[in-house]
Amino acid sequence: MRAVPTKPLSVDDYRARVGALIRATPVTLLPLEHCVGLVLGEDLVSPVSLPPFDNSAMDGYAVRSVDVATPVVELPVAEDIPAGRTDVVPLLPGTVHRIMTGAPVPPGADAIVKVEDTDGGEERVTINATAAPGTHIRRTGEDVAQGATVLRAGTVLGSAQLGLAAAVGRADLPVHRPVRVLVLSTGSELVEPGEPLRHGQIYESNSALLAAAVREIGGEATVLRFVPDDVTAFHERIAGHLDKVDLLVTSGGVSAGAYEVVKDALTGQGVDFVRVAVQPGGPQGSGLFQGLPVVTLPGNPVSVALSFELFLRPALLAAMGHQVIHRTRVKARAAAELRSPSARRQYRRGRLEGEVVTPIGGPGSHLLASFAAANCLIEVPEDTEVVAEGDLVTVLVLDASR
Ligand SMILES: Nc1nc2c(c(=O)[nH]1)N[C@H]1C(S)=C(S)[C@@H](COP(=O)(O)OP(=O)(O)OC[C@H]3O[C@@H](n4cnc5c(N)ncnc54)[C@H](O)[C@@H]3O)O[C@H]1N2
Ligand code: MOO
Repeated sequence: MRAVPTKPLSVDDYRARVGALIRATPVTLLPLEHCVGLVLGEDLVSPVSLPPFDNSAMDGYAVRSVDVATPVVELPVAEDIPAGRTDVVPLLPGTVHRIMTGAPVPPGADAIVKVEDTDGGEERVTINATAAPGTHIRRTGEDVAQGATVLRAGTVLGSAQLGLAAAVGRADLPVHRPVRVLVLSTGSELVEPGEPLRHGQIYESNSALLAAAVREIGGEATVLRFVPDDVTAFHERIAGHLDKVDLLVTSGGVSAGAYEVVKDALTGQGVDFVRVAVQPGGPQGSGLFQGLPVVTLPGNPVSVALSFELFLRPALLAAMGHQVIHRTRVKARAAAELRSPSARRQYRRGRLEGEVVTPIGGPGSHLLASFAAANCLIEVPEDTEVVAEGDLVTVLVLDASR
């Protein structure tokens, strides 16, 4: 057993420390299918116009507007232009071409009459409506002009942005590549989910949580099989992996017990073990082990989740080029009283509905079910020991859709 360091770091100071540890990922060309959620590294300039040519917005007939100025008229159908026809078929006066949506408007035509306004004829067609010049024609470049910047560096790539990149002909994009995180849980009590449990054992859940949290923000996670509280096993497990990742994240083995494997393995090896003035998530460690950034989280599942939220998520997002790295913060009225330890910032799980936040579960860092039911965190400042029902509190929105 060991003494615990006395002077805790503030949440903000520790967040800055972890942020400074994790290096920005390089900008790399990746296929579009691997770019979802990543950040564009350079402006995207369109090599083409969109639409690339004047085309029909309707299935119908390409006409000269003067030929249909007085309905009803019957005209010969000279050509059929399905979408994808690549030759050019000029329209002669007094004739029409049948045309489909997306097909190029022939030279000479200045309007489209939709098929519903005709008898649908294939040799000759009866047209029952007039069409002013330009009707149902989508003009070259009206969406995107050739040479225009369509996406700025720093844009987060979602479905709309990736659709646009493909539309202007890009198969890949320069993006900040995903951060690569190695995840290792420690603890002799741990058992792989799916296997039988004996008294004194628990299922290993921190790796699943951490890997998913990394992937949710666009990172890559490699999960190593957990190790018991054994320093040799710890070093053997990580050997051979350290040069393939940007960061090692461990859970467990960092507090004040007799078997603190992570602390024992990494003390004096470039990793500092500290206390942060936060509940949960107090015992923390971070530093460079053999040149690799390492962040060691306390083992309790909610401490892991909260530590990821507060320290790792902003650092990893920043490393991948994101400008928005913090959760949305709102003010809400507490639906129940809360108590918090003095001189520590407490994060309680809650459900935010409109302007009211209801705390769920207690403050215990083992209460994973209430974390999973929460859609927000309630932040109780260091100098607040009691939040009364109806008080305004700061809330971090985790998932606005729940
Ligand atoms: N004497 C003291 N005891 C403790 C202190 C302290 O200051 N003095 N701090 C407490 C706090 S706060 C925390 S948080 C924990 C952190 O301890 P460790 O990081 O050493 O974590 P463990 O002891 O290994 O585990 C804590 C808890 O979490 C469970 N656990 C661990 N790993 C996993 C996993 N991968 N999946 C699921 N659950 C896991 C473990 O069974 C323990 O119940 O220390 C307190 N004690
Ligand atoms: O810091 Mo521990 O994470 O409160 O439970």
